[in-house]
Amino acid sequence: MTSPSYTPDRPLRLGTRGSPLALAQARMTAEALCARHGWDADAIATVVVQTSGDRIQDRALAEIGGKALWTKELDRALIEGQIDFAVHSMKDVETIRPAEITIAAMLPRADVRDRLVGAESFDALPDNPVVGSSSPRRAAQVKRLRPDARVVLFRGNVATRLAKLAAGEVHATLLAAAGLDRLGQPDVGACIPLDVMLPAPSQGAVGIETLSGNAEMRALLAGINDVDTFDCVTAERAVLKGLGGTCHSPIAALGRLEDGGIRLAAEILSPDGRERVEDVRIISRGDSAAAEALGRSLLERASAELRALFEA
Ligand SMILES: NCc1[nH]cc(CCC(=O)O)c1CC(=O)O
Repeated sequence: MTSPSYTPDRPLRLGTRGSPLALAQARMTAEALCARHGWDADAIATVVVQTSGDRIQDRALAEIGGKALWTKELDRALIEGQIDFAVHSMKDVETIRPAEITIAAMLPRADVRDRLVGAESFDALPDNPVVGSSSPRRAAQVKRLRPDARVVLFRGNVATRLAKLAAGEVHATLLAAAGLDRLGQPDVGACIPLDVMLPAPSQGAVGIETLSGNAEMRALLAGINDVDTFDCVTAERAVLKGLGGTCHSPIAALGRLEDGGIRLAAEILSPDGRERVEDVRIISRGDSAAAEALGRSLLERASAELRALFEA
């Protein structure tokens, strides 16, 4: 390791939610920064910030204000100078961010797939299965695969959801493989192939934000940025933007590197899963306009009812 270019004279304050998954991702981020810059572990201090999303557990996120509930308290802590950077699951970060805040880096992406927990496959579920999920995307995808399924609201952190499943509240639930892996539970559930279920935009990616005006912090974070993850996730987020930015409707998107560009797949569904509009295109890295256009093209081909969901 060469000598560090910059050694903080006080610990850098890393802001994070307090859930076990958030803390695991915060630890991964701190370790990556210390390894990259040759710092001791005490160069970074973890500041836990409780978010509205953590506090409100009995209602679907879409109903009470969406993804901002995971970020707004951390945004405020950044803007008020209580933390130097914030670590998020990119899946929980809104498409449009305040101008003062920049996504400065992403860690290498984990497994992007969802896992079905409680059954080996959708076919193996009993008749009229009850599936727990509060994600509009997963609910619509489940109903498309199993029109006899009933999807019930299921919130709480990963451990809470697994406990509800074990208690028999539902036949099955869906969880991101990335979250389970990072929590040390790689054997829970069966991975769903990507051609059966396309994941949420940004699934499996950890992002790090700082103030747009903090050039020093941006440079330190750039040192741990995984460019491949950053480009693919940025394309997926641009699809969301093309679909109207802050919507709470069933949307899936996945970008993967292919032939020097990004193979970008996306779909929108009606809540009952009966209608699905999908598209796949190869776009150039960094071509957000092409990714946004893919999102818009889905809407153009959707029925009036489905389009109305996105215009609301
Ligand atoms: N608030 C839900 C959320 N946000 C990020 C993850 C998992 C990690 C990821 O997808 O990156 C989860 C749980 C889940 O979907 O199972």
